[in-house]
Amino acid sequence: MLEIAVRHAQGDFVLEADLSIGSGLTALFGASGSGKTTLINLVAGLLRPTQGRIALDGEVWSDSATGHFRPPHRRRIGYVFQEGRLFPHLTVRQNLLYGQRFTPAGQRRESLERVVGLLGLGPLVERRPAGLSGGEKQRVALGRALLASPHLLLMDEPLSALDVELKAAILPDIERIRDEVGIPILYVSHSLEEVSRLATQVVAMDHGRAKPLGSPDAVLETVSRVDGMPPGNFLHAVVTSHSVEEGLTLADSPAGPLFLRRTDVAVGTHIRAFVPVSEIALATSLPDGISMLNRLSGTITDIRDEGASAMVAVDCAGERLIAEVTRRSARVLTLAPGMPVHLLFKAVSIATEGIYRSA
Ligand SMILES: Nc1ncnc2c1ncn2[C@@H]1O[C@H](COP(=O)(O)OP(=O)(O)OP(=O)(O)O)[C@@H](O)[C@H]1O
Repeated sequence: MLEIAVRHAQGDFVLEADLSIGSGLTALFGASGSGKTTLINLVAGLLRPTQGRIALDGEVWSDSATGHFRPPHRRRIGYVFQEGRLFPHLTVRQNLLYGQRFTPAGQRRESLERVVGLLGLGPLVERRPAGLSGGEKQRVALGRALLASPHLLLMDEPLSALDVELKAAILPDIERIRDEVGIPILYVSHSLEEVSRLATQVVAMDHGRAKPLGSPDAVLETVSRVDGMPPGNFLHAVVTSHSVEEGLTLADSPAGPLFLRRTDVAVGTHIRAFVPVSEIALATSLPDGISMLNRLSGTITDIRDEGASAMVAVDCAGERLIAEVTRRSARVLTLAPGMPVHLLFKAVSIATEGIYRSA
């Protein structure tokens, strides 16, 4: 368990965190300048907190009250950064083994064979970094970090430099590390897909304050409470078929059938489809002659005014969706809790990059 209870001032910026982070992957989410790197640097020992204490499994790493401070190289942390930062003159095998160098033989939990197997690095071990793809480099960087047998893994936007395909290829490796290595992972990301796929818990950084938000489901299935995320709904669904000639993918959600832009996600895959609140129209009866393919029905549970808009929460067979309408529409339609309504949105309202595979 990583325990962080700090208040750290740098210039005008103040970071405050009171977190307990167990094994699994904790995603650190937040706008630029919100303090993610500062928090990572405090944990890594690259910064000393002006006030407070950081400890891992009861071992104190820094404590402003006693002045105790354990230097970074004695914290047994594995790092993976945006770019692999591999040694260009060493082979993949030598790069991997470098990770082990600073871990005393008796404390090595990982072996080269296990890490090579875990990350599928077998065919690469004799090659040099210059000949590797971005995704392969990141996989080697991950392997090197793991071979240090770290007690904690810090990953700072490790996939943000990769294109969609390379990202998709490496996500399962990170899932395997999360599930099989059993150490806390602190993972900085701006990507909803990564957070939705990988995180066991989410911490939002908001102007220097670390706010634990719980599981990604709790965060993602309601209107976003995280800076930098557009407000929207995540609908669970299973892909049922594709229509190539119509350019559509069909999926079943508990709320009803969904029509999505055509994707290459296989039939049977569990997905979350992101529907922005502003894309949903409400109707008190089903209209004819309208092009919106998605028509879900439910009962209004709650209406909240937000500026000129009304945020209308609707229960659709247990799925909670939020639609943003003008306050004028809410008044004209006499929307009120308990009222049955239809939710309408276009297939094209769900961007292809808004369809996430869920675990
Ligand atoms: N040495 C410093 N002295 C004063 N202020 C600093 C120092 N280092 C960082 N800051 C400020 O602290 C704040 C948090 O920075 P930090 O790099 O932790 O943000 P971040 O969330 O990692 O941002 P990004 O996503 O852009 O990397 C920023 O306002 C930054 O300008």
